[in-house]
Amino acid sequence: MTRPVLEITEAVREYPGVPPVRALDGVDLTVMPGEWLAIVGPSGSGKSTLLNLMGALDKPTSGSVRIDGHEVGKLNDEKLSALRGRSLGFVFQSFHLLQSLSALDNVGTALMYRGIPAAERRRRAESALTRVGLGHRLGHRPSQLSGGESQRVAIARALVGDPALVLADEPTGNLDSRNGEEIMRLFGELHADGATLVLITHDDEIARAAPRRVHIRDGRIVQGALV
Ligand SMILES: Nc1ncnc2c1ncn2[C@@H]1O[C@H](COP(=O)(O)OP(=O)(O)OP(=O)(O)O)[C@@H](O)[C@H]1O
Repeated sequence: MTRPVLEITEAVREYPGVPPVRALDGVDLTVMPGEWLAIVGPSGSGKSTLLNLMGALDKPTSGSVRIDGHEVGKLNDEKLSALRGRSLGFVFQSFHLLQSLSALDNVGTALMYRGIPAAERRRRAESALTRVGLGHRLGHRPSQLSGGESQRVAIARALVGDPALVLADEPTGNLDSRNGEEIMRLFGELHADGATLVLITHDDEIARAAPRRVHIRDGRIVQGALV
C-alpha cells in the first residue's frame, strides 16, 4: 500500500500566553504521493503554524505529524534537520536566495549536506534549472534575474534533492500577475511530472490552480470546501 507523504492527525498547536492561543485546533490532513494540494485561509487562520508543522520546523502540542513516514514529535533537532534536508523542499514568497552566488550555486548548495561531490552537485543543479526553464541563466546572480526567474531558481533549489514533498508558502506573493501565473503553470507541470506539492495561500484565485483545495479557518481544516 502506498504510504502518505504527510499525515497529520488531531494536531493541536497552542502558543503559551494568558490566555494561551490555540492556533491549530485538531487538524487532520493526509497528502499522498503525487498530490497537489492548496491550503487556503485568511490572515490569522493558522496557515503559518500549519506550515511550520508540515515543514518539521515545529512540533504539535498534541496529536501527530508524520512526514515521509517519520513521526516528527519523536525526533531531536538533528534528526529533524536531516528530515527537512532529505524529504522536504521549501519555496518562499521572498525567494531566500543567496545574493553572492550564481543560480547554479544557489541550487547546488542545497545538496552540500549530503556529501555529494561538487561536480555532481553542479550537474544536478543544472538539470534542475533546466527543468524550470532556466538552463540559459546558470551563471546569473539573483540581482541579475527577474522576480519570476528568481522564484524559478528557488523552485529548482527545492526540487534538486528530489524531495518527497515541496512546500510553497505564498510563492506568487512577490510577483506581478503575469509572473505569478507562469509560476503556477510551472507547478502544474511539476505536478504532471509526479511532484508532490502543498501550496499555502490566502488567495482563492491562486488556490484554484490546484486540483485539491482545503480551507483553514480558526485553526481547523475544512475538507473539500468550495473555494
Ligand atoms: N508565536 C506566537 N505566539 C502567540 N500567538 C501566535 C504566535 N504565532 C501565531 N499566533 C497566533 O496564532 C493564530 C494563527 O497564526 P498564523 O500565523 O498561523 O496564521 P496565518 O494564517 O499564517 O496568518 P497570516 O496569513 O497573517 O500570516 C493567530 O491568532 C496568531 O495571532
